[in-house]
Amino acid sequence: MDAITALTERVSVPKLREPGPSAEQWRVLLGAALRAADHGQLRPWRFLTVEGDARADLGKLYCESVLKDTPDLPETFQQKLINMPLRAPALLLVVACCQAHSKVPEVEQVVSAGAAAQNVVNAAFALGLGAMWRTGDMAYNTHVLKGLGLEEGEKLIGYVYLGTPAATKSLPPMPSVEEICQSWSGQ
Ligand SMILES: Cc1cc2nc3c(=O)[nH]c(=O)nc-3n(C[C@H](O)[C@H](O)[C@H](O)COP(=O)(O)O)c2cc1C
Repeated sequence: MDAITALTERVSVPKLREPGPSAEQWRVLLGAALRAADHGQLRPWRFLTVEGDARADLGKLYCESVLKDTPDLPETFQQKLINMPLRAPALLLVVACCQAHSKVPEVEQVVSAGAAAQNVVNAAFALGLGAMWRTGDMAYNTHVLKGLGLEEGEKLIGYVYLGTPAATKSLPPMPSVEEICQSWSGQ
């Protein structure tokens, strides 16, 4: 698939099945992440892969985290949390590692991590893989972030679910380019 087609026709794929990315495909996905725009070349991101049995451990971490605040959480909700990471054969966690910098404010570093995540979903589409960028409470829960080994100040930008598309998805309705872009012709 050519690059422009991937960029203009990419869709997220919520229903994913085995197999997940091959070793070669992981290299391409992470290579794409590394090409995110990066002011000052701070490399304000890092990544964690979660595959196989580690997904179940992540689900247990989710459940444990919610039980800390809600000890009487009904069994069905517990199971839902445990099963969350099993929605795809592989997950890529995108972490923003911001540092104090005189010329590059934190927001630019977070945006760079977001660009890395977007490069991953674009590259996945170009490879014929399915991908879905998700966050939700489990991306912000401090117990989960600690369990994942995030350091103070690091932010989880998202869980990119990856696998083989289990169903095709068509492009959603989109605004016209005229709606989203106007020419500014001076004051
Ligand atoms: C930062 C971020 C977090 C997101 N979190 C979720 C999420 O938790 N659940 C969800 O269904 N979609 C989430 N999305 C949206 C999907 O990734 C996807 O973009 C959306 O379903 C639209 O589909 P499309 O990418 O095919 O247009 C998130 C997107 C971004 C950028």
